[in-house]
Amino acid sequence: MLIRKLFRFENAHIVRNCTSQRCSRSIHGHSYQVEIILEAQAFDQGQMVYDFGLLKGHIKDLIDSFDHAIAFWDKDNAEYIAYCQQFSARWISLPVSPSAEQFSRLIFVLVDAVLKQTVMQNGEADVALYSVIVHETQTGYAQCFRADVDNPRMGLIRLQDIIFSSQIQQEWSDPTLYEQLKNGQLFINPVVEPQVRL
Ligand SMILES: Nc1nc2c(c(=O)[nH]1)N=C([C@H](O)[C@H](O)COP(=O)(O)OP(=O)(O)OP(=O)(O)O)CN2
Repeated sequence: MLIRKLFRFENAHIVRNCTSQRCSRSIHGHSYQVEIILEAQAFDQGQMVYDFGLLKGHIKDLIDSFDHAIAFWDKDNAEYIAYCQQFSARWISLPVSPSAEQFSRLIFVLVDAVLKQTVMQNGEADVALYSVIVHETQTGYAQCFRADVDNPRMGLIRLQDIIFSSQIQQEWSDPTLYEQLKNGQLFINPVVEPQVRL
């Protein structure tokens, strides 16, 4: 079974080298919608694939990092990058260009890492990230599957190559979140005391 949780953020970028001139030569923004799709073959004690509420912790924080921020490719013009960092407190440096396609891969990498490092405590089964869909506009979206993340022809995305500005990190519920994620630390979900015993 699949479940889906929707997140939103407003982000600014330039996507270099694309055919659309407005996209590649001018800073512009989008109201992104992100669909996180999880799968499992069985339910937890609450008869859910994974409680939607549990996605509103570290996963929400990481996706919200992109909100009211400027995202740039770390290969972009050095002067442009310096201006982004000087005039926007919230910026994210990316190892790939901020196209909808790459956003879907980046968010897949981030959410997948959190889930893999989460100790689930409510009898969850084989919960796994199935896909990430990033809607850049009302008419265009990109959808990433696991095979796309592992595809070197689409570029390598490593956690250590995604850099969040200090302002973004300070706004997380735990400013050390990304260090913990990169270090492989475990995130422990709350224990649930069942009200109905079978
Ligand atoms: N495959 C992709 N194509 C384009 C991307 C992208 O990320 N992946 N991005 C852009 C631009 O960011 C652009 O702003 C969005 O393009 P477009 O859909 O053409 O935007 P419109 O607002 O003109 O959309 P309409 O709904 O058609 O008015 C370009 N291409």
